[in-house]
Amino acid sequence: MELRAATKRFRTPSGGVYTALRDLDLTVAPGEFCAVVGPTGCGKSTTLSLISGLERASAGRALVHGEPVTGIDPRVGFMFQTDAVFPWKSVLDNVAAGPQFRGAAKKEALSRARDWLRRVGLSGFEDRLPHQLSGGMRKRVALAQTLINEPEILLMDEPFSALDVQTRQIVQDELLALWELTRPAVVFVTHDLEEAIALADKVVVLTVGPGTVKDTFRVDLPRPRKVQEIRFQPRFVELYEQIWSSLRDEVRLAYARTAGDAPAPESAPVPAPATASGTPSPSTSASSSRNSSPTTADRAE
Ligand SMILES: Nc1ncnc2c1ncn2[C@@H]1O[C@H](COP(=O)(O)OP(=O)(O)OP(=O)(O)O)[C@@H](O)[C@H]1O
Repeated sequence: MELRAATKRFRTPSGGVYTALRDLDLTVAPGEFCAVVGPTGCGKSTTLSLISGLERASAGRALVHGEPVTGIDPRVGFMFQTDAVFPWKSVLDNVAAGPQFRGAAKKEALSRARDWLRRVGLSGFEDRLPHQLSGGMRKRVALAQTLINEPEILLMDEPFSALDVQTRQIVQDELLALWELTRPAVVFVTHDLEEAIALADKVVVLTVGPGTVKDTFRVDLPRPRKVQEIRFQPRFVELYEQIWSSLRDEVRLAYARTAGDAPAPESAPVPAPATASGTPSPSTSASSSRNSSPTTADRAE
């Protein structure tokens, strides 16, 4: 998939125009796992919307296999921060829904759904309703629900941010194991730099809005990976320091804007990097709040 000089402008409620993305170039090869990080409000979700066809670029192009994206493509799968489940349907019916909507017979869809529930470790929970599962189990349902459609392209928007740290690491490992089975191209948006490095083949840093690519870092850590272990490797720490030094200025700028256009204080939150000494660092969270500063939101470009 490719974004070529993609620009996205939105109309604001006050009638102005807000440029969320400007001249953004991004290429993700078949089977490549790409993580996108950037400060809050820089346009990460908008980037996914352009690739998915949910939004059209105001200028520039979005391409899949060299063809322009003109609408929602059945080869693309999504996973969001919030669960996209039918709350009244059983886990089995939720996972079978995708193939059924795509024309599979009910019997076949149910059989494939049982198979995927086994792969994500949920055999025995087929008859539960989504609210009867833990957060981690619901994420596994979401993985099964998405991967059963065998997407060539998987777009993930902070899919694990609502999970506690331990559960998140387990589900991240499960994602990597499942991704190895079908190897879709992935674009994974996250605020968590450790998560980005642990999962991805490359990490793309976006600038503060209007978002564009600031830097791209290749993650040359070996696979298969165990996310709980890999962050203690010296190379992981080295990558973390390099990427954070690129991201840091953007985070500070975004922080200053949301604080009312004040210059970024030196005390802007700076997460501790992972250490090779065995002390896990807290997750790097640029910020998860929406950029709601009127000075930024209404800025006409
Ligand atoms: N439909 C819309 N109309 C107007 N502005 C929008 C719209 N969607 C997004 N924006 C603005 O575009 C900018 C980028 O939004 P986007 O959600 O892509 O950022 P993000 O990097 O994903 O943010 P976060 O990290 O906080 O999730 C924000 O300033 C947002 O307010």
